[in-house]
Amino acid sequence: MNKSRILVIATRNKGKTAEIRDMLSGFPITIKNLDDFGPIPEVVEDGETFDENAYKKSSFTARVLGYPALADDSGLMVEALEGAPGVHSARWAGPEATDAERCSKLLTEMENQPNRKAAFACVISIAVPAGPALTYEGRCEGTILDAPAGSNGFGYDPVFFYAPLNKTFAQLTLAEKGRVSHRGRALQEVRDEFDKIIKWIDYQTPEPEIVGCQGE
Ligand SMILES: O=P(O)(O)OP(=O)(O)OP(=O)(O)OC[C@H]1O[C@@H](n2cnc3c(O)ncnc32)[C@H](O)[C@@H]1O
Ligand SMILES: [Mg+2]
Repeated sequence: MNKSRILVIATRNKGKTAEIRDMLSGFPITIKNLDDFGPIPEVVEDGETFDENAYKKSSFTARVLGYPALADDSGLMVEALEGAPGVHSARWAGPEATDAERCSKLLTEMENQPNRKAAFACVISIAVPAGPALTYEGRCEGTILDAPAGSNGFGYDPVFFYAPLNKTFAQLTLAEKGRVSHRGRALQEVRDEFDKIIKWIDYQTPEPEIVGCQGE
């Protein structure tokens, strides 16, 4: 198989992996997870923006594994917390925190806070081993509840209320979340541009020249 038809999902988050796989199923590519390869070092996510961190993850993975890689950097921005936890959404409640601990810290910080407005943001970066990358973005507005509801999804989903569907993200199915979420919107652009992306990957990933042996 042409090496460029493999796409590695460069995330260690199982919730993200499931959502990305669901949105890209049906396209003529072989999707691999990081678990399909031997151990590789973790990327230090010390960028100041989602773009920077998404590119760090996609380009590092593509370079180390030798296949095109798709990374997602995302987070929750809460208006009353001046945009926190933002790019620090994963580590905000401590490096080893569980999703329940992240939600619980958010609810504590938001106690007695009348302004509940928040938004999820997602940047998807698709990089080739040589370095260049394409970027796609998505955003979704909602509000922070004062208690969790629902058990689907991951991260802050149980406390993120999406008014148009009158549910939290954790009360939506994978497909329902994919139609409206920040990640779903970014991945919809990837789907819309799929053919263009494959052509770009092929262009950026030249096949080694075949040297013929003649006359022997
Ligand atoms: O870096 P990778 O390996 O992809 O996995 P991660 O979980 O560390 O991911 P990020 O660095 O992008 O951190 C984003 C955090 O923001 C939260 N988050 C992002 N998207 C979310 C979603 O769709 N629903 C709920 N929480 C989300 C969740 O806590 C994530 O851990
Ligand atoms: Mg991370």
